[in-house]
Amino acid sequence: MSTVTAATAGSVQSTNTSSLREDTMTQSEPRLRVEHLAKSYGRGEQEKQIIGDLTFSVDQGEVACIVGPSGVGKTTLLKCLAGLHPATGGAMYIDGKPVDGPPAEMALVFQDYSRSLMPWLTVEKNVQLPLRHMRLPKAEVAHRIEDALAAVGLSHAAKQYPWQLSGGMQQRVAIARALAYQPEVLVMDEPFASVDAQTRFELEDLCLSIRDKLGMTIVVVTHDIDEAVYLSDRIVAIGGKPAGVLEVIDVDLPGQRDQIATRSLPEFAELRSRTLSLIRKAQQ
Ligand SMILES: Nc1ncnc2c1ncn2[C@@H]1O[C@H](COP(=O)(O)OP(=O)(O)OP(=O)(O)O)[C@@H](O)[C@H]1O
Repeated sequence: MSTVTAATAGSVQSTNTSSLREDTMTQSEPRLRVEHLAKSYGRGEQEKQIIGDLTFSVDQGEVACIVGPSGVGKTTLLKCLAGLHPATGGAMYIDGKPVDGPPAEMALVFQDYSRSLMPWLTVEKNVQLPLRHMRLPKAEVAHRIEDALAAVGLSHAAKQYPWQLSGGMQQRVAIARALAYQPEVLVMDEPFASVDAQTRFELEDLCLSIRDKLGMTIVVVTHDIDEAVYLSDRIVAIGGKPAGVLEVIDVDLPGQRDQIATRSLPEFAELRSRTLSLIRKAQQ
């Protein structure tokens, strides 16, 4: 059983083997549990409490979207989850284990792929970056890179440089780099905000297919309510100053998600209205 932790340029963390997953998971324990999380910035008179009390959980293989008004603390929440900022209260657990630093089981993808990819490295070398500290056999590294690029449909671009690719392709590289780590939990902050609408749909479907194929648990912060409904098994709507959970909405849409059919469902419209009114109310 190998367990590896590595922080890399591009802020990707993680991984371990599937046997570890089976060993440590109990059936009733959610993959990710957040309990009474609180976060303040600054000290003394300068202290500003951003997150007051957040409690929610995400099961293995679920996609959960975090939504809420601008500035409410969504990115702050992700940074706490990823161990990049220490929480000032409460606790987080992955498979029941308390998180007290960057979790080895987690990989991160940020919105700004142009800053997270190394322009002087080829696509395959960028994907390899987070594996550097893992002391994996060469063949395993090659295998992981190949699999990750195949998963995002970029096998043909392995030898190209990021600047030779479109924005959507670059974000696929960032996702491939996270996948090469084989994380249990993939956390993404506004991952599709910088691409055009059509590419955004493609990347949303990529996200769902990764979950279906790899059984990964995925947490996404998004401003786009339609995207949240389309992607989610549950939506965690947060609001208030300091922020708390407004509601956790179970998204039980029928059938396989499809960009046209799913978005045309009356249930989709209902979920969108419900989520939007929660956020509107929180903004008032
Ligand atoms: N490192 C920091 N130090 C002090 N304050 C911070 C820090 N990071 C964020 N904040 C403040 O915390 C609040 C929440 O910011 P955060 O980026 O988490 O919100 P958000 O919901 O992700 O916003 P948006 O939707 O606009 O991206 C803001 O008032 C911000 O100014």
